[in-house]
Amino acid sequence: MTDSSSSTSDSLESLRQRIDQLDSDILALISERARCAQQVASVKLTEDPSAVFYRPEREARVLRRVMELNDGPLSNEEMARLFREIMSSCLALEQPVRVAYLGPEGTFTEQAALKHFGGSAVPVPTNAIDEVFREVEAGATHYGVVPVENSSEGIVSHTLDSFMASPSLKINGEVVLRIHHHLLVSERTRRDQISRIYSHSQSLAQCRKWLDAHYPHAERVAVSSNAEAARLVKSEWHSAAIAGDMAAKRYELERVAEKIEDQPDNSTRFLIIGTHDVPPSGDDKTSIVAAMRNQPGALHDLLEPFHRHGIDMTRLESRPSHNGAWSYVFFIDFKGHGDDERVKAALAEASERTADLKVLGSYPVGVL
Ligand SMILES: O=C(O)C(=O)C[C@]1(C(=O)O)C=C[C@@H](O)C=C1
Repeated sequence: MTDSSSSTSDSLESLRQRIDQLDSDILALISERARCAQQVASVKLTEDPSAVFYRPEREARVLRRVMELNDGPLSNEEMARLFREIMSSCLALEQPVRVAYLGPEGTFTEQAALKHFGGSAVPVPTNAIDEVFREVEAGATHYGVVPVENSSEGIVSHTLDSFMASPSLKINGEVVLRIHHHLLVSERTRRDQISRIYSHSQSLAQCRKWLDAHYPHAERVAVSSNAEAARLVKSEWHSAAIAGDMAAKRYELERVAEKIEDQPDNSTRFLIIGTHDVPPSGDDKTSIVAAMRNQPGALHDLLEPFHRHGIDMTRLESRPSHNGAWSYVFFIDFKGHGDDERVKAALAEASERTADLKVLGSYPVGVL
């Protein structure tokens, strides 16, 4: 052994000892933090026997603070992801949180639920968006996660319609997921004879150009979810599926082509729904739904107070109202919390100008 290799291995050994020591310190600190969270739980219960354990505004503040304090070398996102998991474990000690999502297992919605709540939450798959709403309303799960808009395909109308049918539910948060689609096959698939491609209709639309270029003659079959598409491919030798990483892993499929979405920055926004209001976190959004009579200038009248109070609108969607022809409901998102004076004033004025105005919730702007 030469001198240089012996000094390299010595320093590797000593660096590993240092890592062992640091791991012991981190372990002790995480345990101390977890005991602190247990004490938080007893304080919450003393104050209110039906206390809410999950506090989205506090979690957003913790993650934003970690990102502000971080000096690297790990990126802010990486550091926040680690703390996301620590908090998820701490919350599970207080109460294991059950989260309904648009299933089956392996959907992007499951990925969004895990991104938002961390790996210690208990995900509960459902068959449809309105079932997510029903599970939360019935108290079968604490929270729910539903897709609301995609950057290339627009709104998910089922979600907006479900809000109108579930007046007691509140938006508690949002999470944005970068969506990468892959063309997936099973070990039985004859790759040169793919004649059918399954996916959710939105995913087929998001990969339209790629499909036109690479599989112009394959039949495109829309199914209820990407995960369902992945499941079907397992038993057919001439089919492929378009789905994401979770589905590929869940159904042990191979990627024939990766990241085939037409828009490279393709992302989907999901909403967290719950039964409580969320206090301000310092950087919040509010979503409202307003029912309008179909008369000239009605939309202008509704929006004018927001403009006058300097409120920054981030989204406006209209849907036909289900009660009465020629009436519309508008879904509006804006920056700010319902407790802010400016927001209160704008909402009071706007509600005088509409047939009905409901605040769907104020919640922290997505951190991760
Ligand atoms: O601060 C609280 O209320 C806690 O319960 C602690 C804690 C955390 O681990 O930091 C855990 C869960 C909550 O959702 C928010 C934060």
